[in-house]
Amino acid sequence: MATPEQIELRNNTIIIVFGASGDLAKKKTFPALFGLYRDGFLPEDVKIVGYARTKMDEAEFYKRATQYIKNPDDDPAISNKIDEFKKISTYVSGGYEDDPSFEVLENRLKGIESTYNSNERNRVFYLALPPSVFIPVAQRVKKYNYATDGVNRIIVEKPFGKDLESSRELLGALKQHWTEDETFRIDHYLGKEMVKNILILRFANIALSSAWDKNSISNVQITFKEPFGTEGRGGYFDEFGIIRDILQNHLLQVLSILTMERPVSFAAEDVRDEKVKVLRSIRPIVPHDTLLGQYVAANGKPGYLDDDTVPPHSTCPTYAATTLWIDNPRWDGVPFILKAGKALNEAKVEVRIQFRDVAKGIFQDISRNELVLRIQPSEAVYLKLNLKTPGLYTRALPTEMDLTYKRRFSDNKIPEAYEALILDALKGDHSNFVRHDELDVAWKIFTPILHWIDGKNGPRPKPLPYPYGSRGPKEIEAFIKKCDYTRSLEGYSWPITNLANL
Ligand SMILES: NC(=O)C1=CN([C@@H]2O[C@H](COP(=O)(O)OP(=O)(O)OC[C@H]3O[C@@H](n4cnc5c(N)ncnc54)[C@H](OP(=O)(O)O)[C@@H]3O)[C@@H](O)[C@H]2O)C=CC1
Ligand SMILES: O=C1O[C@H](COP(=O)(O)O)[C@@H](O)[C@H](O)[C@H]1O
Repeated sequence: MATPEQIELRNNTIIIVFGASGDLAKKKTFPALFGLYRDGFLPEDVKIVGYARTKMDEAEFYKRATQYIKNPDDDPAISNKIDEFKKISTYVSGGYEDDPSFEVLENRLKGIESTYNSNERNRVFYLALPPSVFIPVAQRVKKYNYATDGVNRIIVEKPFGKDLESSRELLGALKQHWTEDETFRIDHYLGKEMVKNILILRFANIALSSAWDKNSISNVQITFKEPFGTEGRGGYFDEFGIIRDILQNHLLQVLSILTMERPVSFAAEDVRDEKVKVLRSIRPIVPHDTLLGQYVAANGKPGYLDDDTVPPHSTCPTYAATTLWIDNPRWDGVPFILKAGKALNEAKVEVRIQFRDVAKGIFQDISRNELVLRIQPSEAVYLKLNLKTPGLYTRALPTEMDLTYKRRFSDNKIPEAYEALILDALKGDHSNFVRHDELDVAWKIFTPILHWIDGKNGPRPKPLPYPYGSRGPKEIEAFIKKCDYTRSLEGYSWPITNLANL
């Protein structure tokens, strides 16, 4: 028999979005809810209630909530669906720390539920809010808005804390009101198609799984690049920095799936048990294995410190590279480089697994094999291989087997990460959410380096400058070389190599 947490919510459900006026809500949460609604994945007769402090009428709320929904060709069918979506949505304005506002919300929820044909009431509370108000909201929702005859779920966003201690405090405070089964900690990278693909790619392909260890793999890079700066989010960002924003959560999650042992099943606890196990084998990061950067004005674009919302002289890193070491028999000695930066030359997130050299002898100057998982944009898996150069002589040429999703699966829509995760939460499936012990061990790995950056044990380290729109600090080349990364033969270019250049 299904336990309450495994129940799929099919009807009598309200989704309440706190922080409905914010950046995340308008860019990701509402478009994802719309995508699920349009495709018939939300519970029957679902209702959506936006909640935030901002006073606005429903017209303004609808404008904000639907402004990022894509309808490039003005398709009337989608326009009609957007109109229907507005009809199932409503807005309540109220504070996050004042009790009467939650009573007002409760009356609105009861009003909606009074039309139900049964006593069942399911409520999903989505906290698209800054962490400073997670607890006051979680506590008041439990007190005033918890449905007694149905299922309650709470979805919380990252960052969950600023270090090990604050994360434990937050976890403890939330646990007083919400059980682990009711809690869904989102890391939206776990909802991305290519991240979900890693389990299949690794464990359903014997050719790959047998080469998946220190004997075959030299080094691994997990890279996040964004072509824009903190524009408008400088205040938030400066408090957290790139490590808390991207590495400690998104990239570490990818790393854990990439390196864990095979789980007994795809069940949430089996997968998360294995992730925790490998995370526990990772050494805390040290300054020697870390490179920090901060973007400066270039190409007509402002530097980080030119942002009015950033404190003058801030040393907050907008770029970071760190090498992680896993102390277990599979990965002993293999460097895992996590790199992330804002205001770089392109938008790209990828995993690059570089294999070891083949024995020399018949080969002198030969490129290494690389398996690349391009998480975004344009999802792809490609394997860099050496082939014989076409022609009348024998020479190895670097090339690749390329599985670009757009070409391979032309009729298959790849869901947005938030669509996949909200649907999982409605189904009660925790597999792609972060468990409390996963979070704890993730903070253990990163807390020492974060305290060093925050100047807790001495002067704050000064980040290396890099121009807006560049590839990051120039020192990164030497940093990855130190980890045994070697570039492909000069002259190789993707997708077409001109043999005359080799
Ligand atoms: N934006 C993004 O792309 C992503 C964001 N996240 C996470 O989602 C959460 C929300 O992010 P985002 O929407 O960008 O944040 P916002 O700064 O836009 O905050 C969301 C809403 O919360 C309210 N708010 C803002 N600051 C405060 C404050 N100091 N005290 C109380 N309420 C406040 C505001 O609503 P009002 O004043 O109307 O009440 C605001 O509209 C964060 O935890 C963030 O880390 C995660 C992934 C991506
Ligand atoms: O969590 C965050 O992620 C976004 C990047 O998300 P993506 O899905 O577009 O890759 C990042 O811009 C933001 O700073 C961070 O908080």
